[in-house]
Amino acid sequence: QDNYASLRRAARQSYGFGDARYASHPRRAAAGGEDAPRRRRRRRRPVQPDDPNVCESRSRAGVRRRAPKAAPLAWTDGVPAAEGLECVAAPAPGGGTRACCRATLARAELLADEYPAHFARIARSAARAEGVNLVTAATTWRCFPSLVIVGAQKSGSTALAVHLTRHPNIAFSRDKELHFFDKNESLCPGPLGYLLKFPARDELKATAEATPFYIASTEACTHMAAQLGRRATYVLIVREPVARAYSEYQMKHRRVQGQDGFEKALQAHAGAILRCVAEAGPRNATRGLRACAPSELQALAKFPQFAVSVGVQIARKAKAAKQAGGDDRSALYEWLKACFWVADEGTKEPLADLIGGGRGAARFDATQCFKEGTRERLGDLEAVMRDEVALFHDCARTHFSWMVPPSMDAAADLITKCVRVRTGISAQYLYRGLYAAQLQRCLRGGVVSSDIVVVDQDVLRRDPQRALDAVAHRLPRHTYEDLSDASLKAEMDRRWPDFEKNGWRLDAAYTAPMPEALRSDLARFFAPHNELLFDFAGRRFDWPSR
Ligand SMILES: Nc1ncnc2c1ncn2[C@@H]1O[C@H](COP(=O)(O)OS(=O)(=O)O)[C@@H](OP(=O)(O)O)[C@H]1O
Repeated sequence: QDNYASLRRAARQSYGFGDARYASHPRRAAAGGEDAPRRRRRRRRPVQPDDPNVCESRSRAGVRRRAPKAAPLAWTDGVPAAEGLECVAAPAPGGGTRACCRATLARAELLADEYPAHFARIARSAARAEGVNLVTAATTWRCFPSLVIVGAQKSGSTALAVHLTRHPNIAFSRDKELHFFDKNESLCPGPLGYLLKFPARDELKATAEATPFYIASTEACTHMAAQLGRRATYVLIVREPVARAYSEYQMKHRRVQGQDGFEKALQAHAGAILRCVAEAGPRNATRGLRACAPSELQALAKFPQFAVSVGVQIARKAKAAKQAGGDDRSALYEWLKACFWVADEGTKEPLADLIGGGRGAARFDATQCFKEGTRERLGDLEAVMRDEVALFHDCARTHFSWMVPPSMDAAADLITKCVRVRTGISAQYLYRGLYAAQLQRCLRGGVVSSDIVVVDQDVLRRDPQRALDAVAHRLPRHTYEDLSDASLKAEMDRRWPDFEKNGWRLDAAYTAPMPEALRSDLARFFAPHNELLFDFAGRRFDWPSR
């Protein structure tokens, strides 16, 4: 505790931002600065660890989340129902019916009282967009999607989605990539959070979303078939699979570079991070960082995750210290001591000296203290791609009587046996291009083939109106005024301004080609799988087979 007190004193004396700077945090300032009496937090009902009515999860930064469990949407004799929701089967624009639902008032009030953090997380963005409070947002009628872009990653799904946002009969979800059906969130905590991602019900508009991971996921089609069933069009936009694999690799390359950049920024601003955390104290590390970290650091995509992660690490240490009879200030001091050191001497300097300008610059140990920042690695292009080909060949040799799958069923068996699907932008560069296999698994999940529309990315590039007509074939035809790349980019920046953070690009336009020998070997690997896709689609795409 003494150590911590002197550290905090030093932070105030040497940098003078203490009260004034921290009080500038809007909520603190409104309450009259740091000396204002703290509002007591309402004590929540303790939840038993294995409570069968509660969904427990952790955010990527490790924050524990609790939400009440609710059964998924289910249809009985054409009538939709979901726990905690009032639902009706409503006519869908373009024909058929769709489920439109809203939270019951009792459910919304339960969420507001017992699960305020969860409720704010799921309803805040709808409430803000519509200028209403959380309960009103939750009790507003919204409809399940009639059009879902299910894949494939890196095949033009963003361009397709952005174009469709301009269709007068389509209401797109507020964010791209909702990942509702691929996570078990569709089962727990149920559909209210998903519905809240869509605008309020409009009789004339079909709701739509795009999560390109759905087709690669092992479970999404099963969940979609059960919850949306024949009431949706499932759009699969595909790209020549070698180009797709290379695009994913390039994307990962940008992300890893971005992570290296973030680590460098952490080093450059280590002194400031140390001071912000020390000044904020053991219970406010995340808030303190958000309020006082330098703006260049805050502008980086990983900053929010970093700020939360620091708060969580300190809270965990504080909890352990409390259990051992210690106090949270010494826990914070221990965390700071473990995570920072003086650069030029490599010795452990007293932290108060560091704060005061000491003998060297502060350094932050990102490997120890922010593992999320150092997690991803990128293998050599040639090695990762050839390893994946070998994996499929070895697996086919071991488990099947064929080396090249003779049918879509066999291809689906191949991925079921040989692939443990990973989420996100992964190192599964070839798997994601085995479209026929993924489609067949989707059919096994209960989606009906006539509800699937396959579009070639090339067509979207060359003749976007034709591709868009095919995708929205159930809706009244719309002639788009401007389908140029420039207007596409402008619309995306307006709608999803954060989309291009963290390595994502609408159109990366990199110029380094894939080595020709590798490209041709991969094209040969994909050729039989492409033939299965062409059979399914009833037409050929102009993709090289060698
Ligand atoms: N107008 C238009 N028409 C067709 N295709 C286009 C268009 N604009 C962009 N692109 C291509 O989209 C690729 C990115 O695909 P996704 O948006 O599906 O990527 S992601 O999965 O959301 O990350 C992206 O791939 P890369 O350039 O390789 O990154 C582009 O090739």
